[in-house]
Amino acid sequence: MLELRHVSFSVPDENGTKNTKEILKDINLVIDEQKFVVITGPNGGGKSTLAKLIAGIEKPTSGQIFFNGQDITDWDITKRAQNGIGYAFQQPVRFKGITVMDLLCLAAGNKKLDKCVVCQYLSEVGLCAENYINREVDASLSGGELKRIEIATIVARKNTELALFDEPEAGIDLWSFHKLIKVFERMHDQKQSILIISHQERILNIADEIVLIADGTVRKVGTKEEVLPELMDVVGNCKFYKEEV
Ligand SMILES: Nc1ncnc2c1ncn2[C@@H]1O[C@H](COP(=O)(O)OP(=O)(O)OP(=O)(O)O)[C@@H](O)[C@H]1O
Repeated sequence: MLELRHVSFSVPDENGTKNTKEILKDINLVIDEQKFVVITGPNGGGKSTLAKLIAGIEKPTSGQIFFNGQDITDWDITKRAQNGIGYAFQQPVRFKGITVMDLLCLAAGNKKLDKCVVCQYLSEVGLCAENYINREVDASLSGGELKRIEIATIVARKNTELALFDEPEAGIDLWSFHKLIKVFERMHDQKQSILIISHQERILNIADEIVLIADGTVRKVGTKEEVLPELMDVVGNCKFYKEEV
């Protein structure tokens, strides 16, 4: 189980003053074991920042994060990954000189994986293994290809108890998106907790629980039926959206 207690996150103000900008404000959230939770909300509301705090990329300015009862607030991303928290970036990182095969072997705990196992991981995310297995994870890959390879690394990581995905649908074609939904459903069936940041209705449809984040706060936690009207309200009242209409 993951628990955030009074978590806030601020950054120095861009204007070079001594003021700070509060991005997340007093977040209290519990993600139960084996739950499929989707975080949604308007752009700039703080979703990715929250995912980075959970993954250990950023550290809260105040508050605590607990995972299976242990205070992990001071753990870095590596220690959290070793202890079962897997994270897929909104914009995945490229690794020049490392092939897709190498990356999946690393993800599986630096084990030598059988070629057909790697092929299976790749086909699960909609990639033809033959074309990708020996490719370098470098700038020659498109954004969507890279995203799918990164999701395959989470599938390959066998000790993942909580898998975090930041907008997995971004840049992915419809057919691959359909496959991705299947990957998430299978992970859920295998009793992993899944936390996905998404705006996609098909992902919202399969969530056990939806968390609405807006303006750095948790606005609502509940089922799709409970949360969607509130989301429409938040978006409708957002001055940026209004200006565009
Ligand atoms: N390091 C930082 N320095 C300054 N501002 C930041 C920093 N990180 C995030 N922000 C700001 O905090 C707010 C929340 O950003 P975040 O990326 O968490 O939003 P989001 O809900 O994931 O948005 P989107 O749906 O567009 O991906 C934004 O206004 C962003 O510009």
